[in-house]
Parts: sequence; C-alpha cells; structure tokens
Amino acid sequence: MIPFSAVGVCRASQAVDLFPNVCPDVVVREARIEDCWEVAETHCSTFFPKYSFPLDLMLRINRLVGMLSGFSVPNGCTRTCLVAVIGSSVDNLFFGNGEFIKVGGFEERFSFNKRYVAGILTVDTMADFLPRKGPLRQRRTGIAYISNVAVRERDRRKGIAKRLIAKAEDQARNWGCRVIALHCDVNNPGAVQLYKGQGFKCIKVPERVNWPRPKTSPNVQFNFMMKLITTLSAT
Ligand SMILES: CC(=O)SCCNC(=O)CCNC(=O)[C@H](O)C(C)(C)COP(=O)(O)OP(=O)(O)OC[C@H]1O[C@@H](n2cnc3c(N)ncnc32)[C@H](O)[C@@H]1OP(=O)(O)O
Repeated sequence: MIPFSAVGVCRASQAVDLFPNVCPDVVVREARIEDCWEVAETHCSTFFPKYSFPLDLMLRINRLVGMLSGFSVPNGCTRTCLVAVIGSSVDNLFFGNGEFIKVGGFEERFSFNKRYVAGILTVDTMADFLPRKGPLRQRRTGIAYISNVAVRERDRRKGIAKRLIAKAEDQARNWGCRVIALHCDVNNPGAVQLYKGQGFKCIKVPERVNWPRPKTSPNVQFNFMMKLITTLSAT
C-alpha cells in the first residue's frame, strides 16, 4: 500500500498500444441502445453465473430496464457504459451463424450477425465511494470511478479489459478528471493483477475513516485503487 501522493502517472493506452494485435477485431466504444440486452447479459453471466431460471432472466430484465431508463445520475455528474465489441469489421449477416446466449436455461440464438459484446465497463464522476467534503457534504469532483468490469469467459486473456480501461481513462480525461479510481475484491487476484498492470496503486484508507464501499456482501474485502491520469495537453 502506498499513500495517494505517491501514485504514479502512466497511460494505460500507452501500454495497450504495445499489444495492438492481441485481439485486433475488437472495437471499444460507448454502449448504444441496441447493446443494452448484451450488456445486461454480459453483466449477469459474469457476476451472477450461478443464478438459474427464472432468477437469471429477471436479473437481466432488471438490468435492461435500468439501462433503458438511464439510471439516475446526480446533477453535474456523468456516467457512461463502455462496450468491447468483437467482430465489428464483419458487418455481413450470416444466417445460421448467430451467437448463442443462455437465458432461462435455454441456449438462444439472438442474432444473425457475428458482432457481439464481449466486455463491459462503467465509468462515472459521481464519487459515490469517496467521502463527501465540507459541511454541505458535497461530492468530490475530478475523480472518475470504474465499476462493473466484465469480460465474457470465452474472450478473456485477449487484452479486452485492458482496452476497456484505456478507453475509460480517455473518457475520464475528456471529462477533466485528474484521477481514476475503483474498488477491487482482494480475493480476485486476476483483477488486482489487471489493475496493477495498468498503473493503479492500492491506496491505504485510514482505518477510522468510514469510507463508503460498494454494496456487495459485507464480508467482501476491497482494495481501493487509484491512478493519476495525465491531462490532454500533457500527452
Ligand atoms: C472495478 C471492477 O469492476 S472489479 C471486477 C472485475 N471483474 C471480474 O472479476 C469479473 C470476472 N472476470 C472478468 O471479467 C475478467 O477476468 C477480467 C475483467 C478480470 C479480466 O478481463 P480480460 O479481458 O481477461 O483481461 P486482459 O486480457 O485485458 O488481461 C490483462 C492482464 O490482467 C491480468 N489478468 C487478467 N486475468 C487474469 C487472471 N485470471 N489471472 C491472472 N492475471 C490476470 C494479466 O496480467 C493480464 O495480462 P496478460 O494476459 O498479458 O498476462
């Protein structure tokens, strides 16, 4: 653990640039309305893999409705969902060559297009997981927060998460943020390794300070990780 002041400056996109061919047929962009079902599917199959019908279907619908209604973002804050789409250069329709998803215990063909969402990431400026400041308990500004990073199992270890993080950093930079932060389960060594590799450092949260934490099981222990991001003019 190191203090916040010692967090190093490095661009994830620079690291990603070193490996342009790991998964060349991937486009990382903001999610569009037509991606919503696949985003919900990627989220639920990654974070709730053991749920079975009808709970798995209800979860996906719940996520879908949340996305379509835009969730609620406080005034002055912003949030976006990024997707990594595989096969974006293949725009032709192939009958009989669609992707399969598992919903409600059934494998469903959902598209005749080879394109599909392989990974997702949410980035926002709500600073929900940082202590508020001042007597008015205002939200902190200039700090982007990454959550819900998920890559479909069959597409892992191809550099997709790295590309999502690099894009999130670019987004945060465009929003004028100077820091990007996240929580990561200490018992998720792959994810910890991923973020450390992208220049994030574990920040020691003072014990007596009651920082807000992600709402998961109370037994989960989190690393709070941060990275300074360079401004556009400094790159
Ligand atoms: C802030 C949050 O949202 S934390 C939650 C993170 N999400 C999850 O744990 C959901 C389940 N897991 C996943 O979806 C994926 O395994 C992820 C997101 C952790 C990683 O996605 P991937 O696309 O496979 O990662 P990517 O290929 O970019 O890997 C980059 C580096 O991270 C590290 N890494 C990734 N997965 C692992 C793993 N299972 N074991 C060890 N190191 C790993 C490696 O250093 C890897 O580089 P390398 O392949 O050159 O060795």
